[in-house]
Amino acid sequence: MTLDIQNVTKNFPGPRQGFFGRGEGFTALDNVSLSIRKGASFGLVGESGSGKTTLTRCILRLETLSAGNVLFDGVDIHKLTPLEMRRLRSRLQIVFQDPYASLDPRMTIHDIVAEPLVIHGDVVNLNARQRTERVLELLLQVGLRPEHLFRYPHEFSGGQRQRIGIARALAVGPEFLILDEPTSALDVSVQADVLNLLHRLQEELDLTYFFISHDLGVIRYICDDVAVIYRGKLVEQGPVAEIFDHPKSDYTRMLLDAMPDPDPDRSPFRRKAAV
Ligand SMILES: Nc1ncnc2c1ncn2[C@@H]1O[C@H](COP(=O)(O)OP(=O)(O)OP(=O)(O)O)[C@@H](O)[C@H]1O
Repeated sequence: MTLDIQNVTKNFPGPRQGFFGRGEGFTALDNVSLSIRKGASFGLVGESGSGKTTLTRCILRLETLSAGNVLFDGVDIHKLTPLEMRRLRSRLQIVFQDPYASLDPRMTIHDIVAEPLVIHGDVVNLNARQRTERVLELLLQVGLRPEHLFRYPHEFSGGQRQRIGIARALAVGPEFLILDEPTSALDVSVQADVLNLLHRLQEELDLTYFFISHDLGVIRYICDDVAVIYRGKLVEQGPVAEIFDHPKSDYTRMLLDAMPDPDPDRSPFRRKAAV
């Protein structure tokens, strides 16, 4: 599944000002274009408020566009009928940032992971027993165990909850995953485990990733290509190695300078200690 975002602009109207209409609006996305090829892992990086969530919402058709097009396999999603959109949504799933907020605390893990199979019942068409088998298969795939099946989210750690969120996103066999800061809410020690899992799943299941993060280290680890967004505009995009080694924009350079260096020999603390 390929995704082409073509010249997408999103304006939000300003607050209503008195009798005569609205105040100045706000451009959250300004002429954004990018292409994600099948099987790629494409990163979108930018600071808070740069427009990352708005772009995701435009891709999922949760926002109307002020201008531009969003094409999946060449088909403009904003022109699909509601039924066609629902069918497309089974091929396109999202993993959210906060595994604490995104799982219903009153539902068992079985019901949480099985829910998309019920919602997309016309596409997957499994009976109750087959659904449970599928949920078990998914739990094992993301590194959880059969005995977790009838437990509740509060019984799991942050990393395990994110694995549940990933199992849920994979339930209907999507081709394309939007990963919206999937490791930002996790302890550093479990971030790497979840990233390794995502990497393995991508290879095993031939998935395409749109990976949103403010963390350049995470993008460098998992993505092939990256686009940098600043105040609603893409300031540059290209292969990760090229952008990291030869950034063209001052903004990207600034993000890279602010990135902690994982090499302990180059750590400023180490250098200070050596003096
Ligand atoms: N419904 C809305 N009405 C008005 N302005 C909005 C609306 N939604 C978003 N914005 C504005 O658009 C800009 C981009 O917001 P967005 O949430 O897309 O940023 P973000 O990069 O996802 O930030 P974060 O990393 O904090 O989630 C922000 O200035 C935000 O205030």
